[in-house]
Amino acid sequence: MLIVDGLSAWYGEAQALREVWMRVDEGEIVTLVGRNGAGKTTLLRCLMGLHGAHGRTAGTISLFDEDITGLAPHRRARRGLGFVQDDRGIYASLSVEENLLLPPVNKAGPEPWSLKRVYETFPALRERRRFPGTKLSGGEQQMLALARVLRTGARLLLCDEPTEGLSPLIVQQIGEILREVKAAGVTVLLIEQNVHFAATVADRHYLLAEGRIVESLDNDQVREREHELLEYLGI
Ligand SMILES: Nc1ncnc2c1ncn2[C@@H]1O[C@H](COP(=O)(O)OP(=O)(O)OP(=O)(O)O)[C@@H](O)[C@H]1O
Repeated sequence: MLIVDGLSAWYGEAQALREVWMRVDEGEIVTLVGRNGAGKTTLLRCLMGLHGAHGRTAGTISLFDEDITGLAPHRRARRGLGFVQDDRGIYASLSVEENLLLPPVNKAGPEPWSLKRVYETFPALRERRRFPGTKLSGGEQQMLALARVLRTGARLLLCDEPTEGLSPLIVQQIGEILREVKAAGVTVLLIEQNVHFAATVADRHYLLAEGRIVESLDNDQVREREHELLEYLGI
């Protein structure tokens, strides 16, 4: 589905990504793990086409066998890429339903979700549809942020650390949300520092260090090396 080949990125003269190679297959949940400053957010932003304002990039990105390297973000969105930013981008003064109706539904996109499908998949959002976005719990806000991107027709969600700063109970809820998303046939690439959680929700993991993919790990390897990885990540 997604193949990244030799992707490098710079901020001015400073190189943040160094010939990153990775692939994500349809239906998988894959995590990107790495210390602060390793380049995780930069990588997601490059995939979405959002790095351009900061500096140059090199390498190629292909999605569904099409080279999307030179495409603008909205064109990538039309081809099925969706970016769930770490600030969740929820409008405080709008209700849940207004937040859901806000993004332009991408008719040219592969598979935009109707409101009905959103509410069937996430009944909690239906119950809270008249609530202002900020009255939701952290888990519900994350659900709303994901649902908004699914409304645009995303087939591959790029999630920037959805569990950051949330309590263990809410992290668990986010795990359930991600499993629902996967069951609905959506593929996910997410930044995740909580390797224990990552091994419960994802299929595979890439370890990023100083802008390079240094290891590809399966769940058993993550579980066996959990302590070592947590120490390495400084958690
Ligand atoms: N806007 C920017 N201008 C200059 N350098 C930047 C900018 N954003 C990130 N960097 C640098 O690029 C490198 C990678 O940063 P990035 O934010 O991608 O890492 P990260 O792995 O996502 O870390 P974190 O978890 O702290 O966000 C770091 O050295 C960082 O200082």
